[in-house]
Amino acid sequence: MSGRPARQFDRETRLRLRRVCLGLLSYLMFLVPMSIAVHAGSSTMGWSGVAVFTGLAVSINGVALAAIASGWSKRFADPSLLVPQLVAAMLLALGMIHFFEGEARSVLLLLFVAVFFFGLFGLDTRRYLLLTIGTAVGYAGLSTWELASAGASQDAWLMEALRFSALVVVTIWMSFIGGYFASIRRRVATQRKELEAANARLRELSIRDELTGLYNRRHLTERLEQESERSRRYGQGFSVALIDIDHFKAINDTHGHAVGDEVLVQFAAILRLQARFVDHVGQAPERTLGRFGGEEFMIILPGTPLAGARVCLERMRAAVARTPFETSAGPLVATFSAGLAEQREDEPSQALLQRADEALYRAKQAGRDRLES
Ligand SMILES: Nc1nc2c(ncn2[C@@H]2O[C@H](COP(=O)(O)OP(=O)(O)OP(=O)(O)O)[C@@H](O)[C@H]2O)c(=O)[nH]1
Repeated sequence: MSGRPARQFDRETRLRLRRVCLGLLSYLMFLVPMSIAVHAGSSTMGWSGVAVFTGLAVSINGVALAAIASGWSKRFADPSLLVPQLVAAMLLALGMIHFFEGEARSVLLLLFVAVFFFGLFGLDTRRYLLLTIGTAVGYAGLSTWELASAGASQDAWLMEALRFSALVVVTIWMSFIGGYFASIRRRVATQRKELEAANARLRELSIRDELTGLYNRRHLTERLEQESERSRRYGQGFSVALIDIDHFKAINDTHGHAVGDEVLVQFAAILRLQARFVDHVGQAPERTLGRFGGEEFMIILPGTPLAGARVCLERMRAAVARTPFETSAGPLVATFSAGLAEQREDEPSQALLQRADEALYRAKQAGRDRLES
């Protein structure tokens, strides 16, 4: 099949479009009582008036649909265009009411109630009350003009006053109830956002090492597994290195555990800084650095062969060796040894890790402060 792919709308836009369609449906439903009234002779609008009403309703909704679907409405504070749609509906209802008399007019006041119900999608109490004032002023103005120009009887004025007061009472009540719903909806939305933020924070905490802020062992193991899978699937190799501070026990024993912690934190900061360094031109896949446990760290270098990993680790080794750790016991110098391994085709991650560990052991045996692979 050819042709352009169907346009994908985001969740919010789909919701807004659905609401406009609902609005159009409610306009069209009003065609039923209107047509009955016209048929019964209770309206002066005639069938041409019904056609004009239908045309206007379809046009209002068509414009709203186009503005929302094209994304144009997103430039406004109210991208659902709820207020303009309600104002248009209110004006249309006022225009309609003008053509109805007597009992039919009373019944068609329900048009306004329907418009107010539509406001439940997003109006707060203040906007609802403004809509109430607009409706009341509009209706009072229209009726006064009609009655005065027809030289109506006192009874007719009283009947209109009855309709007007009922309309105002109902719309004021709807304003408060609608506003209440709006506040509940806002609260739920805020709570959902807070919950999402808390969840994101928990997720982040669950993959971090508390002391150094680097990734923890669980995340490293997961990432190693993912990298293995990716390498199997796309044939893109990667390397891994285990990094272990030399004679760390001596630092602890001589200066205390707290000073050992200070060294671990600063050691992690140096590794983090060096891990970000880009060794070659082009976008290197992001490296994953973490604390594997105790004074042992791990770095996963995606898309990096052994030679590239060596360059990175050598830069780290030199940086650690030349940077004294500023601790509460004074400046301390430390070195590290590292074992490197490049993933072999179809090699399970555990076997790769085992080879890196053996290389680390050899580095320690060979005198420390060195890399082995
Ligand atoms: N301060 C501190 N020490 C830790 C922490 N985790 C592990 N250690 C210490 O790290 C030391 C590791 O000692 P060893 O495994 O003997 O290794 P090493 O002294 O570094 O010697 P080599 O690795 O052979 O060079 C132990 O003293 C542990 O108590 C920690 O979170 N904080």
